This record gives sequence, structure tokens and C-alpha cells, in this order.
Amino acid sequence: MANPQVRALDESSFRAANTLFLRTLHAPPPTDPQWERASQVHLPGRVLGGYLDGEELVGTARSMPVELSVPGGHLPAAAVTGIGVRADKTRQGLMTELLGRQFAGARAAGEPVAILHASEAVIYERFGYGLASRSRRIRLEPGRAAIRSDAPSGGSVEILDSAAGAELLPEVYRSFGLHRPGMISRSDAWWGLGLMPPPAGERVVLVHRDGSGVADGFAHYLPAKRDYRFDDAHVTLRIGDFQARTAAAAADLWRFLLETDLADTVVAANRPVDEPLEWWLTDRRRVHVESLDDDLWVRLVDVHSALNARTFGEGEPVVVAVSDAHIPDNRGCYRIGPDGAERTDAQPDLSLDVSTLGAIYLGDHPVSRMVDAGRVQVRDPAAVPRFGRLFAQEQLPWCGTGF
Ligand SMILES: CC(=O)SCCNC(=O)CCNC(=O)[C@H](O)C(C)(C)COP(=O)(O)OP(=O)(O)OC[C@H]1O[C@@H](n2cnc3c(N)ncnc32)[C@H](O)[C@@H]1OP(=O)(O)O
Repeated sequence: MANPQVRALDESSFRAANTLFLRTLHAPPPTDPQWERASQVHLPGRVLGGYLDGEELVGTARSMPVELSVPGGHLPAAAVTGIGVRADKTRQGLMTELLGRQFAGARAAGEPVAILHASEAVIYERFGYGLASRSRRIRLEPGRAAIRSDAPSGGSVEILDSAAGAELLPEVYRSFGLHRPGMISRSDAWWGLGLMPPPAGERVVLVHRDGSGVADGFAHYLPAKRDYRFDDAHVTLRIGDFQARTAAAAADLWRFLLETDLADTVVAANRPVDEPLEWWLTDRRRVHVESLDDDLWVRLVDVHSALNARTFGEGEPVVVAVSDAHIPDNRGCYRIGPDGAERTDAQPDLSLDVSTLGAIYLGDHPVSRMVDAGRVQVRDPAAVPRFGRLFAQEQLPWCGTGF
């Protein structure tokens, strides 16, 4: 019988944990320069080691503290990543032990929510995570895709060298504030990691400045050439990060990308699903949606605090019973209304699992859809539209930051 054990690793084991994680993703171990950067996001107390019947490290998980934007506010959250169990030791309960330890750590650190990007969609729901935001991967062909003359515009786009980009982009991102649910803060270590490979020097960095010269958007891309003949325009621009504070900044950046000479394809993964790109184009069919992907998975590790960190729409309160297989303290009934959430002994109008509450928390899915999906049990049908109005959001959540 396996005996999964978990403990916080000391710094001397961080690189071994990172190597183990990368191996579980079928990736090579970090080189010295890669580790130099990655070590900055391995934080004492937050890198866990997993063991099965012995002292050999066979599993790992880690997290980073971030600020997460939620409807009407923001709150501290644990950004979970680096989960891996060695292939010959899987399905013996080690990840279960690692995640349980992470939940306890997040609660102790005053982080009511844990978030992650999942390698597979089937893993995390059983632990109370719900899919809370989505993104899309799109492809456009410059020349066939053009921005309309009446699309928002204002300011200019400039190319920065990578040193100037490395200095300016963190500042610009910070200046935006976490303006949409799902966005998270980016630490200096995150920027240093250069999460979007390859090395920064090979990327082209664009910055958008508004009419008064204030930087209000940026994007970077990697040009990939499929043919080395001088006269063939087989060039794909692969966008790595694209952030804009205003519609004018976003539309101007797209205009610049689509008018770049010799580029015949622009590919952007991880774009918000509600970006109005189709509305800015002369021919909306030029946006080829290659996939609709999971973005953030959200786990409310402290339901009461998490609910009270966001705001709710208008209407009559609803009493909701929450089940949670992993965190007993979360179980029970909550009265949720425009003024927030409080525990109650009243009879519930609706019941749901904490994973479903995580899925609707940022406002991506209408409550009625979760009812139709069988994820909400209804005692009082009149409570469904009320519950929907409380959680409804104008803007869809989007994280836009890999971790
Ligand atoms: C946020 C991130 O870091 S995403 C990266 C996640 N890591 C990877 O994808 C790397 C490759 N995979 C792995 O390392 C491992 O398979 C892990 C970490 C996903 C799972 O570790 P394990 O120790 O096998 O998980 P554990 O034994 O605790 O499984 C718990 C339950 O989840 C199920 N489960 C675990 N992984 C999977 C999976 N990939 N697909 C389907 N079910 C799974 C198990 O069957 C088990 O179900 P049960 O409770 O009904 O028996």
C-alpha cells in the first residue's frame, strides 16, 4: 500500500523538483541559464516535494502569490503550477496529497483562491477547481485581413529593442491595473523568466503610445520564416504577449501587425474570446479561430472570503448550499446578495459543488447554462434567474498571463 508523503522542500532541492516537473511534461532539464531565471519563481515554503515509501523525490507542486482581479475588486491568490509525479509513480495518490497540502498552505497564507492553467482538462475538477475563463487561438492572413477605417485609433506604434522592452513592458502592464476579471499581477521574477520562449532578443517588441505619448499597449512577436528565398513572403508572426488598456491601442497594434510587409500569417494564441477583432475588420471571416482553450481554473479554498472579495449584481439574495469533498470548512449554506455573502442555516434555493462555484466565480458562464449542464441542483426555480443576475458580468474574464 503506497504511503504518499509531502513536505516543503528546502532550496537545495528546488532544481531537482523543477527537473522532475519538466520530465513529467516530457521536456528536457533546465540549462544553467534557464535555471538561473526559473529559480526566481521557486519560493521558500511554496515548493512541495512528494515521496512514496522512501526518501526519493518522485512528485512536486509549487505556487506563487499573485493578486487576482475578480468582478469589482481583487484578492490575493495562489498561482499553482509545477505539478508533476514521476511516470512510474502515478495513480497512487501523490498529487492528491500535494494538492491537499497546497489548499492548507493557501488558507494559511490568506489566499482564498487558487488558480492554475491545466495540462489536461480531466485532472482538476475532482479537487474542486472549475474552468472559470477561456481563451482562443486565432490566425489571420495580412493582405486579406484589413482593419476598417472607422475602427478605434489614436496614437502610434513603435518597435523597441529588447532591452528597452524588458524595462518598459513591466511598467506598462503595472500601469494598466488589473482592469478585467481573471487578470493577475506579474512579479519581477515572472518578467525575468521570459515565459514566452525563445529568448527575448529574438522577439520584436511593439509598444503603443496614445496621443499624449503615454504607453497604453504592447505586443511582442517572433517572426518565423518558412522559406529563405529573398522574394518569398512566407513569414509567420507568432504573437507571444499582447496587452492593451484601450480599444484604440489594441486596434492600432492589430493594424500594425496586419500591415507588416512580407508577413503572410499572424498567429495569436491565448487571446480573449470577446476581443472585438471581427468588428474591426473589413471582412470578419478573416479571423480563423483555430481553437477555444481553457484559460484559468479557479478553486475557492475559502468560499466565504472569496465570495466577499467580489461584487454582485442587483436583486434578491439567494441561499446556496455548497459541497466540497476536500475542504470541510467550506461546506454549508451561503446567502449571496448585492451586499455580499454570509453563512446561513436557512434552507437552500440551489445546491452546487465548489468546482461549479469556481467556474461561475469570475462570470464566464451564465448560471442557467450550469443548471442545464446538471451542475446546479434547483429547489426553487425562481432562484435561478436571481442567481444569474447576481453573478452576471459585462466583460468576460481572461487571464492573459502564463505561469
Ligand atoms: C498546474 C499544472 O502544473 S498542470 C501540469 C500537470 N502535470 C502533468 O500533466 C504532468 C504529467 N502527469 C503527472 O505528472 C501526473 O499524472 C499527475 C500529476 C497529473 C497526477 O498525479 P497522480 O499522483 O497520478 O495523481 P493521483 O494518484 O493523486 O490521482 C488522483 C485522482 O486523479 C485521477 N487522475 C490523475 N491524473 C489524471 C489524468 N492525467 N487523467 C485522468 N485522471 C487523472 C486519478 O485516476 C485519481 O482518480 P481516483 O481518485 O478516482 O482514483
